Amino acid sequence: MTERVSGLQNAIHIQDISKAFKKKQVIKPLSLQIERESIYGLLGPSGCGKTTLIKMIVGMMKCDAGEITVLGKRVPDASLLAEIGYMAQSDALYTELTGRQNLEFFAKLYGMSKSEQKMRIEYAAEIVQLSNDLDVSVFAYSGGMKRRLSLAIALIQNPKILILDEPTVGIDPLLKQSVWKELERLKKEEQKTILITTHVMDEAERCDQIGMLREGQIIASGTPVELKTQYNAITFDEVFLKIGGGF
Ligand SMILES: Nc1ncnc2c1ncn2[C@@H]1O[C@H](COP(=O)(O)OP(=O)(O)OP(=O)(O)O)[C@@H](O)[C@H]1O
Repeated sequence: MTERVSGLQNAIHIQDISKAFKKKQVIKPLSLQIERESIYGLLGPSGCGKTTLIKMIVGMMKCDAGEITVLGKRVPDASLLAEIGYMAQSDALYTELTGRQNLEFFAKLYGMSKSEQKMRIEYAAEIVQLSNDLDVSVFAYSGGMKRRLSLAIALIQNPKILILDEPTVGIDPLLKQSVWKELERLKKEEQKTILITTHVMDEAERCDQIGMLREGQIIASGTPVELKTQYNAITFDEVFLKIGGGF
């Protein structure tokens, strides 16, 4: 009963999920709760299972055991597609189309009216500073511009939950700051819940909660301050080193 209630209160509720590829156990039985209106940072070394975990939350991959509830609905649920803005690690873009046409394609998928499309495209392009490049074909975009367009696509339908897999890789420090300001604004003013994976320590410090994943298990979790206190560390880099390095 308690689990069901907390499953409704949390934006994301993960109960004892596991996943293996052939004989390799990539996610060990893992439980995790992500509160509504918070930024949750998932950290861990390459290959520890971050993307696998995210794909199961988004409903793109089935877990072998356990259950995932998003906004009170058990995954997979088609109605969640519009509620989750997902930015994958590798860009899934139509390179022969312009940035604007890519955004229009996704806006149409979500059934937006013409005026709504225009408004959301303007907003999303401005956030990632692509407004002046929207009519250029994506094949002429740099790697960083493609990442920014992918982030704009994740924002396009005004989802309640943003799930962003290393969104700031290849983005310059100034734009990174403004992306983070917008994520914090979205949380505070628009009550969004954000799950983000990162390798960058100053980004980890900006999250409300952190989960450190290693070999498919959460080995430490808490607020950045709690983790620093627990590991008697002054900086977040130190927390990682004390947990055993390798991040
Ligand atoms: N479809 C798949 N088939 C087989 N093995 C897979 C598959 N997807 C992921 N893996 C394996 O599962 C493990 C975890 O991969 P995952 O992509 O989740 O890691 P990650 O933490 O996101 O890594 P990175 O930070 O490098 O992106 C890796 O050993 C990977 O090779």
